[in-house]
Amino acid sequence: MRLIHILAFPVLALIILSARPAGLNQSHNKADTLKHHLYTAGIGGALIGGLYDGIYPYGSLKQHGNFGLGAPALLDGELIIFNGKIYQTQYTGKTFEVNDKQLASFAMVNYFHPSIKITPNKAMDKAGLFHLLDSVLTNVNGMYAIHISGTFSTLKTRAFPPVKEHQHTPLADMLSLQHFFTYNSAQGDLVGYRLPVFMDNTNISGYHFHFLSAQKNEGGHMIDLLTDHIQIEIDVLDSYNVQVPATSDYEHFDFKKNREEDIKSVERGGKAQAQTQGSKVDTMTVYRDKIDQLDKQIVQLLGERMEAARAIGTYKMVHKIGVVQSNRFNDVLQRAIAEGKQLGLSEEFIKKLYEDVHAESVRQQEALKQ
Ligand SMILES: O=C(O)C(=O)C[C@]1(C(=O)O)C=C[C@@H](O)C=C1
Repeated sequence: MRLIHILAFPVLALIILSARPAGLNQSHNKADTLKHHLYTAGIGGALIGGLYDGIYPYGSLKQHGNFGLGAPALLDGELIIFNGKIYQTQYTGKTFEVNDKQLASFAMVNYFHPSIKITPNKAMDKAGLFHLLDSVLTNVNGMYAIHISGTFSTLKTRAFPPVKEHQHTPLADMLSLQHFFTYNSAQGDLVGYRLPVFMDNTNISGYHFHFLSAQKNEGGHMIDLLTDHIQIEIDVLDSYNVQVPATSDYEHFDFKKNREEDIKSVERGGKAQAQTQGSKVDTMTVYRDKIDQLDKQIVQLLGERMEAARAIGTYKMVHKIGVVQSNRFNDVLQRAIAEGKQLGLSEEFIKKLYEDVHAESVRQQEALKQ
């Protein structure tokens, strides 16, 4: 009895997750019978882990939904499925409708039947938007398909350049290759999901949106935004299934490896973004936080440099060596100018900066004599 139960469970689970009541198929069209059902082609965790091979034709994907997102074969940008059409945004920013015969490496789709509509009355940053959605989507273990349309003061997206055939570098190790796009006064649609933690691996938990401009010529994976006037529609999903890849690479893929951190950093566009998540508000705040941190380091380093200069000053005093050493300073300056050039810093700027730093060194060394 017990043995039968154990063997029967996976089959039962498969039927519950993927089968539709037979009667419904006869009396409803496809979009109705697949109401509130999420179809996933491929495994999100495998994509994050480096399986980028195309596994599923776009034409077949359209049989399972008219709304969704995903990744093209060989990670050639980002996919969005909107109003029954599939668009690809490449790392160059080029956005176009795909050919049905081409393949996705991962995608999730559903027929979009919204039951909740929200019209926010104020502009929101990403954290504010997610906070609003959280206050409405109270089932923390629920699956939600979310459509956000309207205007955005700022919308930042990203897309990856394609990998080579059979290249399996994990996505988190390729974050530096991402191309970012910032669209100001953008109009268009965000298609996405909030999925529960138990779907991490087959899918990707939390919020995940892809963008398509109203002109259908801009898009990408949404990294950050500032809304202007938007409308939100939500479809509360109640089942999902997964089409597993039929490739030999998939057969040997190691799902035991914990990729939780990788998934977070990939979804948020990078590790720095992930760290500031929660407290940050918009793109400007992210970079101001970064500047604050860097400024702290600059002042700290200047303090340490002056400490070294004072130590040299004491040595000079003891050994009766003059404070100003023009040759030495010239060497220091030339090195800084050369390094600055490589980073796009002008000679004039470095010269001004170092003359001030040098003047302070000299002042502090002279002060030791009093
Ligand atoms: O190398 C020295 O002798 C220093 O005292 C340091 C330092 C500097 O700040 O770089 C300061 C004064 C000298 O004129 C040359 C260089």
